Amino acid sequence: RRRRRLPPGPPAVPLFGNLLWLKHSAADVEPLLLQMFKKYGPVVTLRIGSRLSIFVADRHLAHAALIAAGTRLADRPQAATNTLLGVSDNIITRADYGAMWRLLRRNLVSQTLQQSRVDQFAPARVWVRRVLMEKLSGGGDGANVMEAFQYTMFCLLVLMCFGERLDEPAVRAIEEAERAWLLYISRRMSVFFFFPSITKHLFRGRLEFARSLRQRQMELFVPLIEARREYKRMASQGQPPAREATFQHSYVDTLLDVKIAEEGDRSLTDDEIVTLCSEFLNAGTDTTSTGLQWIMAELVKNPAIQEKLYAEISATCGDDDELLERSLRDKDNKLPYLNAVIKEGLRKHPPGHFVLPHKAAEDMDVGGYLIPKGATVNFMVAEMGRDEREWEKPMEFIPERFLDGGHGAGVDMHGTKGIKMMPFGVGRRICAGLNIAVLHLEYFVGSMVMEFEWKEVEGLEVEFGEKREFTTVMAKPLRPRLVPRRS
Ligand code: HEM
Repeated sequence: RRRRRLPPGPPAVPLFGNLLWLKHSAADVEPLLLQMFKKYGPVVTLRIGSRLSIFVADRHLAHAALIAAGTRLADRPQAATNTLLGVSDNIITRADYGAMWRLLRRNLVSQTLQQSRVDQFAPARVWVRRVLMEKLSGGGDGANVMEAFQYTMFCLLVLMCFGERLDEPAVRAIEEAERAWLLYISRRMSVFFFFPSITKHLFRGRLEFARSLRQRQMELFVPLIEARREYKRMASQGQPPAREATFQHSYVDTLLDVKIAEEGDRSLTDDEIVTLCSEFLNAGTDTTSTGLQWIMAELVKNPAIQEKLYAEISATCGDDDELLERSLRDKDNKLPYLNAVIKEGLRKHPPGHFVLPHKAAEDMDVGGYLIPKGATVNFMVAEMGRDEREWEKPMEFIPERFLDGGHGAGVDMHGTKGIKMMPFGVGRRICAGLNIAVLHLEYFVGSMVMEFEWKEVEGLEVEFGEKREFTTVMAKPLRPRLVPRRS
């Protein structure tokens, strides 16, 4: 029998992996990979320390791996840092494909993100819209609008998470704690990928600092979780506190009800709830605000598209922004051009150029190559949406391609029958927030176009260069001039 080969890649040294890491950081990985696909073909292997990372650029192979072979690639690699810090891995993004993942994912999707809950959160969106418009109005010509997008998307998720409309200092405190934690974990903790039993002694200071950041998260989140416990207790006695800032429903409420059957029907600990809240806040903030930034930049650069969009919105909703919110929740697609603008934005500028890493649960075959059990596998999301063999003029912004008769009409972002674009991933681990993310993008893009005409400022022209942060953002942030449309 012929021995199956690993996908090709640059030469590696045992224990250290590819020496290219001496010259490059993991943040530069995308341009390096693009060169390698040209040289080696659509599946390549990189070694980072002793870890084997395989990258797939081809849409058909991605479909075979993520949909056809589904469950074999539905695990996640373990993060050494969580074990070292004693932080639970019981979150949706990290859990392996098994009972715990199913329980937590089902809880999020069917208790917080399903249609009747999305309807209940309508007042939250309307409130956040007002905050966003105030921030944009106060910004002046050439202000960096990304800051307003990030803050307001975070506000919305805090409200959905804790069921409480917090004031700006309180939201900012949570935002800072989350960002500090994420930045530290992603930038300073990768040393622990290499021989953790040794590095945990050598870099003890880093572990201590990370623990202090975690402690800060606990101090901020636990009182909010406690307040929801009390709210639920009073509601069960028929006396929910009638405060305007307190919402009837929150993600935390559902987490307080979770019971883990495999572990004697125990409830989640506060530690686990804090980690799940942190996941909820982070999963939807930078992704959505990055999507908003790219789409608004395209509308600034393409005034004719912006006007066509404005015409559709005003014909359907007049200048009634609550009607806009309701129209988007309507099952009939009442604003097809707005929907096409959002899809085109996600195709050309997916906020994440990769999915989260997947792990092979057993040896498997991708494109005739061996993916060994335990290897990490990732996919080139941006490359797929920009593939010239699939998309005409892929680097142009043409929402019409998604309208009836266009070559992208009826594209299924779930990729079930075939992948044309996958900004949310596809298969078992597809983004759990896909529907609400699209609703948020449509609502806030629609509202911003309804409220202002977005124009370029001389000297601050839109440029489409990219920079990798948690998501792939504009290297030169969008700084437009906003002309109010209403008197
Ligand atoms: C434009 C906005 C968003 C984009 C582009 C996006 C994209 C993604 C991507 C690419 C993945 C990884 C898929 C994979 O590993 O194969 C993912 C996972 C996930 N996303 Fe999103 N996301 C967005 C918004 C949200 C929101 C608003 C939420 C929830 C409030 C959310 C919750 C999640 C969760 C829980 C996962 C993990 C799924 C799992 O491992 O089973 N996302 N998302």
